[in-house]
Amino acid sequence: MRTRSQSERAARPREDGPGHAPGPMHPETFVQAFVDIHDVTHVYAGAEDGAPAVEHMTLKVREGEFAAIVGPSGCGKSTVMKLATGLQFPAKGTVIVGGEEVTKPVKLAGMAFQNPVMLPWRTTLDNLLLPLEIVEPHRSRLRRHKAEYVARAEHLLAEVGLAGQGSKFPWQLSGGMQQRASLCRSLIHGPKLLMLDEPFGALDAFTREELWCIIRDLHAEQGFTVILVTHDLREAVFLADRVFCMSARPGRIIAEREVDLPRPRDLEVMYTAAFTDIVHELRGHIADARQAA
Ligand SMILES: Nc1ncnc2c1ncn2[C@@H]1O[C@H](COP(=O)(O)OP(=O)(O)OP(=O)(O)O)[C@@H](O)[C@H]1O
Repeated sequence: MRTRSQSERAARPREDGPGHAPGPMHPETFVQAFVDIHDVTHVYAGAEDGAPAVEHMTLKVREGEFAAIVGPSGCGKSTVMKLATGLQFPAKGTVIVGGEEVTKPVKLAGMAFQNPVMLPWRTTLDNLLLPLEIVEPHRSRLRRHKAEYVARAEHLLAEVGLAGQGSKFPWQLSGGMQQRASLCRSLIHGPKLLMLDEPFGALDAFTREELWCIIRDLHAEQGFTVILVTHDLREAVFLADRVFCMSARPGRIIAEREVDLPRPRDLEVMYTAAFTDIVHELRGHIADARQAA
């Protein structure tokens, strides 16, 4: 069961204020954004041509929402992730997460990437505990409350189908298992925001679908906000409440699509006309963006 239904969210009072302008497509239902990227332009210090990676980028994601970002290659999708987690800061515009302007790495976020990057000399369980050695207040509590954290790690491993695998080293796990473990690691500190940058991209089709169901269930159960960057339109439509399409570089949002397919969604939904219609519509936006480049 979802912790907060869409209707409950829509019923919450609007809190429009500076940095909380209503979304462009659904102003009548938009409530306070949890991730609020407002008119952002970002230029990488190392950019040879000095051109921005994103320009006039505005993106608002509600608390508890599952948002997906799609767009042509190099349009700035990963840059949006870096801006929302405080790994990069905009030249212009504002980034607000959980009501606070982002001026340093965002502690309430967890991240998972295409490459799980597990430390080979640590067991899977010790890889899961790694963020706790860095992020306060866990860092100070870890030594005295280790058993509590280990129990949480083992619970997460069981939830993704890796019960009893914590003592194995990452190189003893398959790619799909490593990606499951990486998901657990991104959730170990109980983040309110989960940022997923193509985490399923390197997996075979069946393993990818298994992972979709795992993240679907974790989101439904724990109610965190998700931003997923993906090239896979079916993945975006299967998982997301809303899909945002970006233009070619410099990236900005050119379209957003509410995915009004009922939840919980079964993999079978991908064979329905309603699902295909949405994928088709999004494909049109990406094709237009590529042509305009
Ligand atoms: N550290 C950096 N220094 C300079 N330019 C960068 C840096 N990181 C990214 N860029 C450039 O910024 C633009 C956007 O990159 P970004 O990785 O955000 O795009 P993306 O949409 O995630 O790409 P892809 O779909 O290929 O993964 C690209 O043109 C890229 O070359």
